[in-house]
Amino acid sequence: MSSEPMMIRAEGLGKCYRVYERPEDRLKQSVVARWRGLRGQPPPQYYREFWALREVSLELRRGETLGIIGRNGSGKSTLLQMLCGTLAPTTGRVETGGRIAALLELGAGFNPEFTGRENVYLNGSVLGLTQAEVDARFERIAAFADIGTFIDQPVKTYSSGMYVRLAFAVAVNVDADVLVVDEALAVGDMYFQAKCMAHIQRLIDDGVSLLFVSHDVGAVKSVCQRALYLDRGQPVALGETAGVVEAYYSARVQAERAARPTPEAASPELPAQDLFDPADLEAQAEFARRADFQRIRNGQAEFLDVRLTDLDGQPLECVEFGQTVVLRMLFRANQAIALAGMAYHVRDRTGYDIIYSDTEIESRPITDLRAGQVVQTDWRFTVRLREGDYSIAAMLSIPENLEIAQVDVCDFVPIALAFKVVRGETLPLHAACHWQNEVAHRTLEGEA
Ligand SMILES: Nc1ncnc2c1ncn2[C@@H]1O[C@H](COP(=O)(O)OP(=O)(O)OP(=O)(O)O)[C@@H](O)[C@H]1O
Repeated sequence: MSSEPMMIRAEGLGKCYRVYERPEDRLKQSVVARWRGLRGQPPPQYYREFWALREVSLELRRGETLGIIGRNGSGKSTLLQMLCGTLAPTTGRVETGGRIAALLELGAGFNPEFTGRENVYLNGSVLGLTQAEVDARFERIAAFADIGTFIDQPVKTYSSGMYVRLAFAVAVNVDADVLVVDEALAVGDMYFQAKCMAHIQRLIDDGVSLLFVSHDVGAVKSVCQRALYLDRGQPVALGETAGVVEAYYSARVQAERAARPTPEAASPELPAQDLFDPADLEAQAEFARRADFQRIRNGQAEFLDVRLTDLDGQPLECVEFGQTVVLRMLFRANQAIALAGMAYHVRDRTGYDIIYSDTEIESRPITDLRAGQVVQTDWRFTVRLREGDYSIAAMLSIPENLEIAQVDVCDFVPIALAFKVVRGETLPLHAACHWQNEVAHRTLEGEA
């Protein structure tokens, strides 16, 4: 358990809304309830209860980062608002320590009639800064927002992009102990988003705690050590981000599958074909054990083995930076399949996707498979990743609508294998990965 000071502690948080079918029911509820109350009669109920969130408990200590993921309407914003104190919980309680700067959904936090400048001062005072403290920060905030003379216009005249620029500039410049970001960044342009993410990373490095809600699970993975997965208001998983994200993806794939007609059950006795080397059976059993973690199969086709080898076919666990390797995938179609897709993700130790490719991107479709057919697919590539630990997720699917990337997932193995990259004889790498560059210099002035 961390000894860092507690920034936010929530226990048994829940939020119940009263939902009225018709507007007049709301009026009836207040009038009739009061009237009956005066007569000592039990109040009527013209509404139904809807629990937007139930039983959420969590802790956030100094310097910790927690992402909140879940589908639309799962309760993420409701939770953040209760943690920030802008929404009263129905059950449970929240304790906070330190200054919390929140970047909630668009519209929250600013008075639309005030100018940007006035809102900066207003926000600063809400967060406990004195006028002199806001004065000292104002130029930095305006420069970060970069909205020019709009700073002296009422914010109701702002585009959503300008609005979020100013809101973000304030939130990250008020020396907060906790930064709460709810999806707001999705509004800004890509460059501003990148600037914000870099800034958030710097604040985290300086010990600021972060609560982060985003539909971009990749962004959550890259900035958050831990994550909470909410489903229909219930906490499903809370823990280290990579595991929580896998649980979220697994549930989504299962839900999508449940929404479609059940595929015909595969025959488990289908014989392996001649491509299948019987000597590999032991390796395949070992793969099946390794691949078991949160694996999802629908029986239409399945991986028998996934391994990383050198160019001589020798299995590898350690790859040198710059080494060319082969990712070998063996799978069996358990029924006839006209068109199958295969994909792999290379993920770093936090579960963040570094590299992805599939047979569609590479224009190498797998077609006309017979039931029982075993196929070996080799991906050959040169590894130019920073030294560290990586895993490979593998997916087999049947495309349904490629235009909207809709596929029926036959086999999804979140951790098909793990490998290490060690530094070769080349230079150390300063970023996650490297591609080959062609570099040209040309002297434009002062030529000899
Ligand atoms: N004032 C309200 N009255 C009734 N129901 C509400 C109210 N506010 C939110 N809800 C409902 O509570 C549930 C959770 O909403 P919330 O906005 O927290 O979800 P979310 O996970 O943030 O969704 P999204 O990803 O779409 O922003 C939703 O079903 C929403 O319709």
